[in-house]
Amino acid sequence: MTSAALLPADLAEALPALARRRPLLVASDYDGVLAPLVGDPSAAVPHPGIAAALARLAAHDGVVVALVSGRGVADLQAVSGLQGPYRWIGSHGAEYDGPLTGQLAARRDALAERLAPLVAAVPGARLEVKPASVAVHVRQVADRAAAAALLEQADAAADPSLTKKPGKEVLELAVTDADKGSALLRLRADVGAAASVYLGDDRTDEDAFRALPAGDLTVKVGDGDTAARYRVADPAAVVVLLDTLAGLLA
Ligand SMILES: O=P(O)(O)OC[C@H]1O[C@H](O[C@H]2O[C@H](CO)[C@@H](O)[C@H](O)[C@H]2O)[C@H](O)[C@@H](O)[C@@H]1O
Repeated sequence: MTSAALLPADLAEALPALARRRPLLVASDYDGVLAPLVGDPSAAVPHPGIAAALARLAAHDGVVVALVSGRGVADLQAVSGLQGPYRWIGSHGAEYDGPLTGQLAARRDALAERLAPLVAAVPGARLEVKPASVAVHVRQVADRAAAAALLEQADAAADPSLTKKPGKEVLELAVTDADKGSALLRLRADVGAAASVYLGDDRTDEDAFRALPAGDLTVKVGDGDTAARYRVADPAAVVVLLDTLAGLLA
């Protein structure tokens, strides 16, 4: 069986035409797509084969590889260990041209101070302070009712100036209104892409799926409602997809 045969038939059929387009933008979310979801956000490493597949893609003329994450760029680079000639877009698009200026930090820190006692009261909950947001994680909260209640409390603590970004076992409150849809459109224009691919697994990725033009290849990883055109099961299938595309570029 060829690796392409491991992909859903509709997706395998769409790849050859996409592979002929240049410039081609290949963009992906990180957690849940390139790396399996795990309890500790600092332990989310790429699935085997991801680093090599991204490097293969980026080695082709006219192909731009981008990592588009809710994480801050520095965190994404450190946790993933990925290295290459990639575009790095972090904080759901707020970090586009480099690190954010310090002016957002005061609002973010005040928010973190408000949320800290709520999180500390729930065993297993985690507060993640990021460049443009604060995330309340409940993946490791054993008491599921307490997890749901904490997310509701965090939601209620958000004033209207904050942007709520619910995700998998997490609620983020952001001090910017950046979203992955706007970031992908900006990136697509910067690259002058004739076509693009975007892979994502979570609610914040739906902004990108909805924003990209119909001819682009949008791929939801995992279960759940989606605006993406195609679907694969998990990060292992993402390796097959990226490798298949790299093979078609050659
Ligand atoms: O946009 P992404 O690259 O998918 O980042 C989204 C969030 O990912 C991280 O949280 C998620 O992954 C963790 C590690 O697997 C998991 O423990 C957590 O439950 C998930 O929500 C990261 O910690 C967040 O900062 C990102 O926004």
